[in-house]
Amino acid sequence: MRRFALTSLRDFGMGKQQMEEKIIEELHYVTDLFENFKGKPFDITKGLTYSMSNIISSIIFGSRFDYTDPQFQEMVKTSNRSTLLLGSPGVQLYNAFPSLSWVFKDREDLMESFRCNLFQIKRLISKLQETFNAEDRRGFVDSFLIQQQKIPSQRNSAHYHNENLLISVANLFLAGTDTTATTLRWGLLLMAKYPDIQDRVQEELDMVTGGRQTRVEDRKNLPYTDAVIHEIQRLANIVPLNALNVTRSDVVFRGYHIKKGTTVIPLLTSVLYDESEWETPHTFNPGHFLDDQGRFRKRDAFLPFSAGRRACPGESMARMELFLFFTSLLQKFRFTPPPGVTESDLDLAPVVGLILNPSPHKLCAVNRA
Ligand code: HEM
Repeated sequence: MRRFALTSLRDFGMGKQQMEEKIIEELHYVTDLFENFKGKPFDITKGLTYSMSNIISSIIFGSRFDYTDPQFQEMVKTSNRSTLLLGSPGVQLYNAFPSLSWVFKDREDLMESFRCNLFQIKRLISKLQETFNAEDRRGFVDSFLIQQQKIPSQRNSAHYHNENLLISVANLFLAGTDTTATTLRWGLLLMAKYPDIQDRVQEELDMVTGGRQTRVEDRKNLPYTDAVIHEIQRLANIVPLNALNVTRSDVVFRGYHIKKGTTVIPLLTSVLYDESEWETPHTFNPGHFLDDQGRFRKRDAFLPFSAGRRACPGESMARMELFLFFTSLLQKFRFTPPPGVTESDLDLAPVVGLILNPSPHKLCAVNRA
């Protein structure tokens, strides 16, 4: 899928506070969903994926979907499928040997899945175009249409043409769903595996917030929780291969001459697990992000969102989602392995793909009230 040029939250046409409200609104739905399992074991994937899809949907389209809406379920399913196929061996091999495209069925399936994604999204954009009112901006799509309307020639410009609208929405939906949902799955799995760490997070949360809804501004008063969230992202390393980038000019890097047009794969694993940067690179250790006074400390090698001009444009939104979801879910629930499964039975081996997922598992979300 083609890439496009978004650079910050502002490009989504939404302020930080508005975004925080959207995230908190969605939290209530997922909390109810978890509550319905009444502490019995269940797979948390669907709830987290639907909620993350809904946050990005309400930012793009201006409204959320009901979790039982078949059109929404289909869209999330197709988007998951595209992500899976993007990491499949066939597609990886195709990227290396494009002339052999006919050999790799995964690539054909991926193209079909993209077509399906684009069809579903085109239908939603058309509906928004029919009811478009420049005075009442509902989301990213409307912001884009307003730009097109302001300067009609923009419709054919490098950025504001209809195809870019379609591809941008598809990219945002794809990139904004599985990434955060998978990170949260890792986070809750790690909390169930390391109950002592979960205890410390819950103690800090109870002490600082007294059980009220957490807000982004609480982060500075929750250094241990903040360190745990960073360590979850570091160890989960969900995008190990990063995205492919291409040099736009000849580059000399550490004595190597890289020609213009060379495909570069800046492996994020190489920094997130760098033995010269991290005290225990392969172990879950929130201490990586704490100084000896227990204060949060930034680390230069923490680059799960990549770096440079093409770094993830959703970073600040993703960080907000992770913080608000992780803290709110841990305020409300204690996450444990299912009865009969011990903490050490919980497997941290990832399922290999473009995004590294935890192996299928179930957890119990026991209400702490
Ligand atoms: C934990 C969550 C996330 C992680 C770890 C993550 C990580 C990344 C990485 C590593 C890249 C490639 C950067 C590069 O090429 O150097 C990327 C690209 C991208 N991300 Fe994220 N991301 C996350 C969440 C999000 C969210 C929530 C959104 C949407 C709001 C988003 C939108 C995008 C887009 C659109 C791109 C492609 C940018 C381009 O074409 O240059 N991401 N992300």
